[in-house]
Amino acid sequence: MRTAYTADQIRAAEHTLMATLPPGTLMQRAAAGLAAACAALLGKVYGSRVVLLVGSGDNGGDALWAGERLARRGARVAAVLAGAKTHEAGLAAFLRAGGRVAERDALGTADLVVDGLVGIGASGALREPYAGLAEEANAGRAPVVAVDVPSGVDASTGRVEGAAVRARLTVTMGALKTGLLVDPGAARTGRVELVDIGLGPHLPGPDVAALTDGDVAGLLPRPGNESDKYRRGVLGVLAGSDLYTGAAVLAVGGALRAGAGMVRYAGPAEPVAQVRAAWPEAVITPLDRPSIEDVGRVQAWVLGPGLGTGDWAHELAAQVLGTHLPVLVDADGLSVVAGDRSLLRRSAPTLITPHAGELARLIRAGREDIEAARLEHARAAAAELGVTVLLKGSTTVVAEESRPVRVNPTGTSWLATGGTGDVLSGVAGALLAQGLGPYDAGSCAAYLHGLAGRLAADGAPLAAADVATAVPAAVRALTART
Ligand SMILES: NC(=O)C1=CN([C@@H]2O[C@H](COP(=O)(O)OP(=O)(O)OC[C@H]3O[C@@H](n4cnc5c(N)ncnc54)[C@H](OP(=O)(O)O)[C@@H]3O)[C@@H](O)[C@H]2O)[C@@H](O)CC1
Ligand SMILES: [K+]
Repeated sequence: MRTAYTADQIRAAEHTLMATLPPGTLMQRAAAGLAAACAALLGKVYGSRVVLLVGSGDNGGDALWAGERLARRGARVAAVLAGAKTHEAGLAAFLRAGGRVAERDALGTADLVVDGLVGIGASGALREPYAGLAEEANAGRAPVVAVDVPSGVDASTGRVEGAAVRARLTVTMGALKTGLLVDPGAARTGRVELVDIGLGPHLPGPDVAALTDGDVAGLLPRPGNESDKYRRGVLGVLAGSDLYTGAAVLAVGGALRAGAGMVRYAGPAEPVAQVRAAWPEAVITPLDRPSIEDVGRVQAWVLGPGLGTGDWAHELAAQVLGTHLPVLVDADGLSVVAGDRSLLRRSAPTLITPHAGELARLIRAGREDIEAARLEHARAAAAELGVTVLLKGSTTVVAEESRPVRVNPTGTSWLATGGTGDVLSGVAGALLAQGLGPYDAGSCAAYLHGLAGRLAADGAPLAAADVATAVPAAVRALTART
C-alpha cells in the first residue's frame, strides 16, 4: 500500500522528529536524496548546467543545499532567487561551493531545472514572480525536478489554482503527499521518488492510500476446492432498457470476467435478447413488470446502467435497496436516488459509482467544484449519504467514512469512452458478490478496470467491450508481478 499525508500531518511528524536531531539534519538528508536524484537524471554531473528556482522558504533551502552538492561535483549551478528572502545557510554554502546567483534568463541554457519555489508551506495560487518562473520552466527544453511537490500543486489536496510546475521527476521528502496522488496535481508530478528522512515512525494514519499489485492480488477472492458457482458469489444485474441495451450487455460482461460464480440478469425484452445473445453464461429473467421477485437468490446487486429514470427504475431501486444485500448503484440508478435520497438509508453495504456530474446532482454541488476538489467532495458525499463513494474520473477515488480515501493509480485516458463505466459496475458488483466490502470491492474494481484499460488500449483507442475482455489478463498480469 502506498500511503500519503496532508501538509499538516507531515509538518507535525517533522516537528516530533526534528526535536530529536541536531538542527539542519533533516534538510541535509533531503538535500542528499535530491542531489542524488538530479545526478541520476543528468547522467553526467561534471560540466552540466543546473538552474535552481529558489523560493523564500525551506523548499528553496533544499534546492540550495542540493545545488551545493552538485556544484561540488563539478556542475555549473545557478540559482534564481524568487523570494524577498532566501534560506541563509543554504545560500552561503551554495556560494562557497562555487554556485552563482543568476537572472531568470539562465533558464534558457539549463540542462536541468530544480523547482524549489514552494513546498508544503505554500498557500493558494502561485504569486509572481513564482508563477512566471514556473511557466518559463515548463516551456523550456530542460527537464524539471520538483522538490517535495511541483510548485503550484496544493500538497494536501492536489488542487491547482493557477500556474504550476510540470515536473519530469518529483523528489518528495519523508512521505508521499496527498496532492501527488490526486489529479490535477498528480498529472504534474512525473515520476515520484521518495527520500527517506526518518519520518516513518512519527507519521499518523494516512490521509489517502493507493493500492499496489500485491495488495489487489491479496484482496481478490480466489476459488478454492470447495467452491461451486453459488458459493463463489451470485450477482444480480438490473440494467438496460428497451432504449439502452448496451449498458446491460457491458455490465454483465464485466461481472462475468471478474469472477462472479454466476450472473443473473433481469430486464425488459430488448436488453434480455441482447444479453442472451452476448452472454449465454448469464441466467436470465425477463421482466414484464418491475419486480425482483422471480430473479432467484443473489449475494449482491448492480442497479442502474441504462435502466432509465421513470417509475420502472424507481420501483426496482426501492425493492433492491430495501433488501439486506450489498448494492452497487450506478448511472440512471444514481439519478433515481438523487430524486429520492431516502432510498439510500439502509444498513446493508451500498457502493455508489458516480462521475462528477452524477455526484453533483446527488449532493447538490457544482460539477466544476467537484472536478477541482475530487477528494474533498467524495469524502463529504460518503459522510453525508452514509455510503461508499467511488468517484470516477481522471483519478478515481473511493471514499468511506473513517477510512483513508483510496486513490486509484491505474488507468489510461483511452478509458474515457462510452460504456466503460458499465463494465466497471459489473466488475465491482462481481467483487461485492464474492464477499468483498464496498471499500475493497470499489478500489480493487477501479484498479483492475484501469489495468484492463491499459492492456486493452496498448496505446490505441479501445471500446468498452475490450475492457471487459481484458479483465482476466489484468488479473493474470498483477498476479504474475507479485
Ligand atoms: N520542516 C522540515 O523539517 C523539513 C522541510 N523540508 C522542506 O521544507 C519545505 C517546507 O518549507 P517551508 O515551511 O519553509 O515552506 P515552503 O514550502 O518553502 O514555502 C513557504 C514560503 O513560500 C511563500 N509562499 C507561500 N505561498 C505562496 C504562493 N502561493 N506564491 C508564492 N509564494 C508563496 C511564503 O513566503 P513569503 O511570500 O511569505 O515570503 C512562504 O513563507 C518542504 O516542502 C520541504 O521541501 C525538507 O527539507 C525536510 C525537512
Ligand atoms: K517545489
